Amino acid sequence: MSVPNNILLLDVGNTCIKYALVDSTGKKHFGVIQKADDLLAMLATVKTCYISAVGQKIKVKEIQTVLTDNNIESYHIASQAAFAGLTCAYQKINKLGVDRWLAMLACRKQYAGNFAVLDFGTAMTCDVVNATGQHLGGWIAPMF
Ligand SMILES: Nc1ncnc2c1ncn2[C@@H]1O[C@H](COP(=O)(O)OP(=O)(O)O)[C@@H](O)[C@H]1O
Ligand SMILES: CC(C)(COP(=O)(O)O)[C@@H](O)C(=O)NCCC(=O)O
Repeated sequence: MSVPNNILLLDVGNTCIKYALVDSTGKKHFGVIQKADDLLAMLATVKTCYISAVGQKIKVKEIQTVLTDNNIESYHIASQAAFAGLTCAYQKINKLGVDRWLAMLACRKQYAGNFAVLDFGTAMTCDVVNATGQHLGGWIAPMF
């Protein structure tokens, strides 16, 4: 999946913060950081940042402070009822972890058939989507 130039994507998880960045030369950077201050080394070309986080209020606040101090606009994104041909199974949409929603959107963008997306992190998640883009549900299991 391509990432537009000057946009920083952050996934603030339970264990660490993952990032994706395309710099002004078009070079892609992916990596892992532990804290908001670690962002300082990579902000020179960034104009906008999109943040995915489930909970993690303190870390998100610290990240937003670093971004604001560096004149970077940021958006804390959320799960939605429907987007880009994908419909969420949850009745209470904000209860679905946005990391799960984004994993489904990324898979749906690449593959229009039936699929299951498994994400092995601090927890393991599985979500099932049919060929019409309907999320059928999923589950969360502890990792080791
Ligand atoms: N390729 C891998 N092989 C084995 N364990 C991994 C791998 N990638 C991540 N982990 C483990 O998964 C956990 C972190 O998952 P990750 O999805 O990166 O973070 P988060 O849960 O914070 O989103 C850590 O316990 C890490 O050791
Ligand atoms: C299951 C998760 C903790 C996974 O987080 P991670 O392993 O990436 O840190 C996260 O998706 C979450 O908190 N979800 C909220 C509950 C739900 O999606 O039903």
